[in-house]
Amino acid sequence: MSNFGRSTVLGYPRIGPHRELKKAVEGYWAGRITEADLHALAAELRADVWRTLREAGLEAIPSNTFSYYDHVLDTAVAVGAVPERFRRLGLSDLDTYFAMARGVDAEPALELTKWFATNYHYLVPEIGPDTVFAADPAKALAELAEAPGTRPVLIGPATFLLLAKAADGAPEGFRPFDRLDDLVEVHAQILGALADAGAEWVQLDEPAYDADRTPAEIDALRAAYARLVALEHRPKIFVATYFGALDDALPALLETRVDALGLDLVNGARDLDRLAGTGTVSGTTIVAGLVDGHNVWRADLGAAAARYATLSGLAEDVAVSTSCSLLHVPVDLAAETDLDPALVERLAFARQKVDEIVALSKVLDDGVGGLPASPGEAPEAWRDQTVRARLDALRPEHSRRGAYADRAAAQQQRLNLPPLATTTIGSFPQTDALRHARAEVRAGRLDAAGYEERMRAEIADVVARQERLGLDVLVHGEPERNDMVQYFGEQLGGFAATVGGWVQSYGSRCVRPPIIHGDVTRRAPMTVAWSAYAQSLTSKPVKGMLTGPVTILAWSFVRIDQPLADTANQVALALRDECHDLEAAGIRIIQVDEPALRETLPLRRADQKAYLDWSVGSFRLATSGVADSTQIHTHLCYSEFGEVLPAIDALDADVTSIEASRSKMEILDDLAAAGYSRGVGPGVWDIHSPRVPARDEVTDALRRAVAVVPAQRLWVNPDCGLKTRGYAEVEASLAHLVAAAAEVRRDS
Ligand SMILES: Nc1nc2c(c(=O)[nH]1)N[C@@H](CNc1ccc(C(=O)N[C@@H](CCC(=O)N[C@@H](CCC(=O)N[C@@H](CCC(=O)O)C(=O)O)C(=O)O)C(=O)O)cc1)CN2
Ligand code: MET
Ligand SMILES: [Zn+2]
Repeated sequence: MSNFGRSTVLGYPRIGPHRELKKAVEGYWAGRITEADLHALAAELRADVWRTLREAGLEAIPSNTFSYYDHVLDTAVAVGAVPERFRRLGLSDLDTYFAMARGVDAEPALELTKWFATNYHYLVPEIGPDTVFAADPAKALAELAEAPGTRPVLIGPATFLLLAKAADGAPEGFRPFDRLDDLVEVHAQILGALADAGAEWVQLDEPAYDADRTPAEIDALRAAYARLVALEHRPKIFVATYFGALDDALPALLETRVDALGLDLVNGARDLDRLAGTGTVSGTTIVAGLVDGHNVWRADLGAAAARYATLSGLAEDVAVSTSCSLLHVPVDLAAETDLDPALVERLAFARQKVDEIVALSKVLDDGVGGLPASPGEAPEAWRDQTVRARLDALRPEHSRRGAYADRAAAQQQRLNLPPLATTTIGSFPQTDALRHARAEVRAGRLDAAGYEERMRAEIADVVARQERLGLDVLVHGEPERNDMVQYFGEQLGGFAATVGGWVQSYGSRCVRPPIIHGDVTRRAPMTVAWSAYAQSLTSKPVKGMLTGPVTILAWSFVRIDQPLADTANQVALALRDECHDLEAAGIRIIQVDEPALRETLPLRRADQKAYLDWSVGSFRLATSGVADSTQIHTHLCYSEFGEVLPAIDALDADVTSIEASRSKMEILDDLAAAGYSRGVGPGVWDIHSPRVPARDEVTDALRRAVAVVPAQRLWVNPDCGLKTRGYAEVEASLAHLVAAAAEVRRDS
């Protein structure tokens, strides 16, 4: 028997029960608190997590899962992968760290990107042939000293490099992964330092192997761990994998005889069949990820126990864990005092999932007798026969619009827009005053009428600014939205909103994903009054603004008692009705945002077609009920779209606005190659940075764009919404954008 312990979690939320970390970190950035204050608060939050896990009875407890910003960045620091451009700023360690995360005037931040198919974002390490790796395990050692007996967690060398990008100036064809042998030596040194400090175990995360990998990448993984296992002076090594099945990487990792191997048996249960074919595993503890770390539903402990029993017949030594870090779920259900008790009964947040793990870990000894029964199907009260009947009655024509040429003609006649029409993506700055107004409503100090008046004043101001700037297609600015998904979740039937269910999205930014527990219904129009009011103030077209079904699902916790496709289509029907009402209220253009279309693309190619079929289908169902003369826009951002270009075309939107400024308009060639030949608005202003683009920069970008897309189909817009920007930047940047469009329009 190994001494791994029978129960563990791969990680735990670090933001604190009331987002204490967000407030402290933002306070430090604003100069309101000192570095010492920040460290003290962080130490308290960590101590609280370790105490919670210990008192819950968890036998193996991780450390170094805390982070001031991002755990991938923490591993980058631990292996010395701090790019020279940040070192030479000469800042303190903490400020160098935050400079990499957020950028400083002189130096843009590391790139932020999606953490696998989740709504968490990590900072992309920049690795070149000359990157000097050097062990810097101070953070892991400090946490180990605070919590002796815990298991420090780092990103493993192979996944770290697969997540990295080639540093600027690296030779053509260089891949960070080429540096694996060098990085493994640094991980070896870190392991040595942890062993010196008394660590018995270390956890190295290799989730990249739950996605498609080449045989060469699998061979390299095998060699890397064979090398680490062969070290004389090291803690025991636990390789954690998550978000799917290991498939061919499973036997490779077992061959290395790592001391423990974590499998995601929620999303990758087929690895059990693989194991069955390899003969009884001995010498490696199999850590079974049996409790889903990426949703909020109570586990079916009976089914999990059965799987655990199967596993115990295949391996000599087993333990129970979460399928992935609990980073992706809210902290504690106990904080939710307003939820329907019938729903609460079916939920488990991070704290509750720890109890599930502990209970499961005992079934091999004690049997399943004491386990609570499975939550079962959603109760009758959460079903809606009307929406079910509508779904059953769907026909292909519900997801098909008229021919694009006819639509384009009808829209041009009605809208009479110039070539290179200018617009924005929807949100205008989400100011403290707006958020404060919502907090006042929650506190009962502002009534609904007062709030509405406040939002209308904001809309009027936003419309007036756009008129002054000379934009062609206006927006209402989305002042009333706390978040583009939560806002809809709060209004739709079948959704529940939490009061404290915050989850880290990146750095100090958090989201409160709604919970879709029942059939989805639209109780009343959701956006029509705001859009109609904005349209009443101007003769220019105002875009209606909706979040699409795929993104609503991606950024919610979704019921698991029916196929995702059915839930997506229920959301789509609600949005279809909203489109209808917007049209009836005189809205001529409706934008349906799908920034998460690429995010939830399955990691394995074999699973992607089914996903794209239902996701594209739900978007089309939402948007196909309108007249030919109503123009449908969609908006995509936050991703590399290479793998989903045919799906973007299949959305059949009249106009697609897409993040492009950082990739220098290359997306236009890619879209054209995929057959896309409708309207397109490549972003010409990177709104992720406070930098105001010069007018000439925008002109250059537009000239590149008109070389690929005819002016009549080309739109001029920023990369994304402006909610995180300030008004000074917004006014200046939009003025440049409008002037640049006018200039290129004159010459083309
Ligand atoms: N769901 C979602 N996922 C997404 C994105 C997104 O926009 N939404 N964008 C991408 C990047 N991710 C992001 C995630 C969060 C934020 C963000 O800004 N979050 C805000 C919270 C937004 C929010 O819910 N705001 C609420 C209230 C928030 C709040 O903290 N209120 C204060 C009170 C404020 C006051 O009294 O003045 C409090 O409760 O303490 C509102 O506007 O009403 C934050 O962390 O600060 C941005 C981008 C990808 N994933
Ligand atoms: C993350 S995509 C955002 C789209 C939304 N309409 C906005 O402008 O904020
Ligand atoms: Zn966007």
